[in-house]
Amino acid sequence: MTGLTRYPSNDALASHLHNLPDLKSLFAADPKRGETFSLSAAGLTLDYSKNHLTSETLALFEKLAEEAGLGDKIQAMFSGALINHTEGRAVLHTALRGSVDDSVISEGSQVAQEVAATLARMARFVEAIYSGQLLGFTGKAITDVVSIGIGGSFLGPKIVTEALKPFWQHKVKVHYVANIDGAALSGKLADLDPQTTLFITASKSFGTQETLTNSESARDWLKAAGADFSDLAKHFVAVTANVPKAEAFGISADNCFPMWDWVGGRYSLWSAIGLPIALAIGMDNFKALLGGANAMDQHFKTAPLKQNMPMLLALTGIAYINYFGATSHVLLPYDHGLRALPGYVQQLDMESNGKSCHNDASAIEHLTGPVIWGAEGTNGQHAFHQLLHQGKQLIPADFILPLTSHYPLGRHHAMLASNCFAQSQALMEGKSLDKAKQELAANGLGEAEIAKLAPHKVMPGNRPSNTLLMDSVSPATLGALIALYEHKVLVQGIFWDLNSFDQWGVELGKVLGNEVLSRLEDDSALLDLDSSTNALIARFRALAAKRREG
Ligand SMILES: O=P(O)(O)OC[C@H]1O[C@H](O)[C@H](O)[C@@H](O)[C@@H]1O
Repeated sequence: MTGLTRYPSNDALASHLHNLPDLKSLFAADPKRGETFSLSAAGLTLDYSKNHLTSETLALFEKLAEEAGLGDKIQAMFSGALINHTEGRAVLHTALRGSVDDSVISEGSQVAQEVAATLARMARFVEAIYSGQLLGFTGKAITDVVSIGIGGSFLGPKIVTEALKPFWQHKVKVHYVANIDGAALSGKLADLDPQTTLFITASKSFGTQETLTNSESARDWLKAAGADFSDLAKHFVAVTANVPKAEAFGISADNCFPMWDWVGGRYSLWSAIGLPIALAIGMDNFKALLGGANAMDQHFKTAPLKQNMPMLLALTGIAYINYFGATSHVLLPYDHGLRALPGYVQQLDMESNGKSCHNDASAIEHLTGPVIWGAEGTNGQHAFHQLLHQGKQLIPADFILPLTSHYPLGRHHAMLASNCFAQSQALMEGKSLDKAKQELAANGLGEAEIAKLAPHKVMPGNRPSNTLLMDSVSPATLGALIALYEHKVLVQGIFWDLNSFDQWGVELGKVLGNEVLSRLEDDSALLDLDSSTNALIARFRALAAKRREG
């Protein structure tokens, strides 16, 4: 079965896509192709001309969008409908950056007021830290803030903080700890002073094993340094939707910043989960980040499909996934600050659209969310680009490049940019057998050698990519970039008719993890799991027992 057979225009789209000329021919036929298939919005420019498409493809995409009810379904999100129906929740992360339909506010919901109040509270907290007003248990000013969180309560804040290093205010140092591996927290604490360190427990549920355990160990570290229970208020705040659990841990309600069930974890960097970002870059820059995302929201809501950046990214992706069997998509930020972006989009996309069940509970019979991966350029060129150029799989790529650098250094940025542009060109053009032969002949090789070597130097080309440009990485352009990927994921989920906003697959791992833990920590617990897991547990227990003995 090819494509998305539920839609009447599927067959026309499938046959159209499979009969398109190759990319080189498309470029040869239209000298203006690069311009025609480029657009700018919210401080970003997308060149999508190196994709397998023509204006007829866009018209077919439009038909498919009508058949999928795309417009209404997007509207449903912005208007606060319970589109996360398996959890009975609205999806309103866009409200955190002021993009919400009037109906959401006028229907009596307090969404907008709560968002504004939380932003004001964040601003007061940032100011209190910056001014040295917040003191630790021995009366010294707070110098370091460690955000303890994982998944959506970590990846977004971490990548934004890293990417916006040129905007750091240097009033307080911001750190992140996510992994349950003791190396993460121990490594961090080794360099910090308990008297001047404040922890943010960032957990929507306040029930995530890693975050709670790391927070408990941080609390023990403070106690070991002489802090007593009442001192904890000076060293711990939480961002959570579960205040009673935070209180049970020892963080008073006064020290809890709110989260809401209408914000999914992987969409939460715009909320108080972004507090460490605000501490690093200052509140004005944090608001500029929200502003950039808002600009992308407005573009997404209003631009027609043919000029709509998230929709075009989504639909070209669907063409490769559902009509050509692509199972992965690579993100190639040519910017050292954006090096963690692929990891961020990995959670955003794979946790949202890694699903096998349609909204009506029927089984999905086509591919859904791809594997998202990637690394910063040019590093990746010396690692995995070989497979992009000559491997057997179709892997669409997004190249991302700021046109200027915050770190002007000789010819570095021109070299970075030239590599970025040359890679997408090489993927598209490839190298023919004739060309490979000519090059070898020009190097003086004989016919027999040329015949042996030339096929190894052939690059099929015709490999698609998008190029995303911005003038520079700034709070506003980064906000727009992240919102762009959020909306791409939403649109793909709508075409696949799945719920992009739950994550039941993650839950299973958590439950089984606890079942194994109880057997690891109790030598007398029955080993009643499968024989492989039993043997692994037995090995762990045996070494732990040996270590205990001596
Ligand atoms: O913020 P928390 O409730 O601690 O959740 C942290 C993370 O937990 C799970 O792994 C979910 O799959 C993520 O979406 C979530 O972001």
